[in-house]
Amino acid sequence: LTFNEAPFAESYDVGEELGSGQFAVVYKVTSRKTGEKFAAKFIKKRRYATSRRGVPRAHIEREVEVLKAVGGHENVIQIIDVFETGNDVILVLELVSGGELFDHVCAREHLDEAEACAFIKQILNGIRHLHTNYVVHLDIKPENLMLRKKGETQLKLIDFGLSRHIYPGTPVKDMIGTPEFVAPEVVNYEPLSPATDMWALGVVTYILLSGVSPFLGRNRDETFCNITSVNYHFSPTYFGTTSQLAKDFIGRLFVKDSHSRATVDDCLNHPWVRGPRAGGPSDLRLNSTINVA
Ligand SMILES: Cc1ccnnc1
Repeated sequence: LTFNEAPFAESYDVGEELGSGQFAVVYKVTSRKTGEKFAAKFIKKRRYATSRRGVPRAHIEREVEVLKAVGGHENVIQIIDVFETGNDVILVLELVSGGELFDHVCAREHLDEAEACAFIKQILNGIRHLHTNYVVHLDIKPENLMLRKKGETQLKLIDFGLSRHIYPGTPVKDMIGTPEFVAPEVVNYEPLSPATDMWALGVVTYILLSGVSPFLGRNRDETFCNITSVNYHFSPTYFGTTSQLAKDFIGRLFVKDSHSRATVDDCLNHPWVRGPRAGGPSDLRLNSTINVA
């Protein structure tokens, strides 16, 4: 796979840093031709096979292939162009400048059900687009969910650095992802699947509604033990006012057997998401009436 060899700097002016990870830094950039704003993700290339620094070219090519396959959905980041320099591969991506969903939740401590439900619906639509194209994200977490613009609520799934195509019948095993969000099959090094993303969505939903993380232990091993024993609960402190529907939605995702776990379509049809007036205040009145009675 060859990338654009034209010098990146001839096409774009580099602006402020937007974020950074282990082997990548993302900058806000401006097209010199059109003045349009984009995000440029500089991924450090691995120089030698034995090195632990940088990203192997095959992984970078996979991220580009996946982004090309699934970009273009309103809830998924769009790739615009790819450049290569001696040290980096540069992905030019659609700019999402509204900040991380994570920060939006922290600022509010937790969201009310209607707001959380509206976000979850968008994430489900993005995940449905991935899974329909046999792509699994494998790193769904609030930091990888960004608001397109400040003050707006449109969400985009970003960072496909761990994502890949998974076709039925070709088991993929890998110990990857962020401990707090990984499914039992990741901990047990069993085959990964679209269901692995659905478990992570359950963790995101739990956090949006409560501000706390369901399986987080005092260390990595304790977290993994909580996950493989599906050791979580809805503490009245944080879930006292949460509807039964919302708890049932989460409970359908925290299922150890990945084949029994709710799929993205099951979730989109779940009454908490689909409900007659899901996500509106009237919906909550309906539930509270039932609860009161
Ligand atoms: C961090 C980031 C990634 C992609 N687009 N905009 C911002």
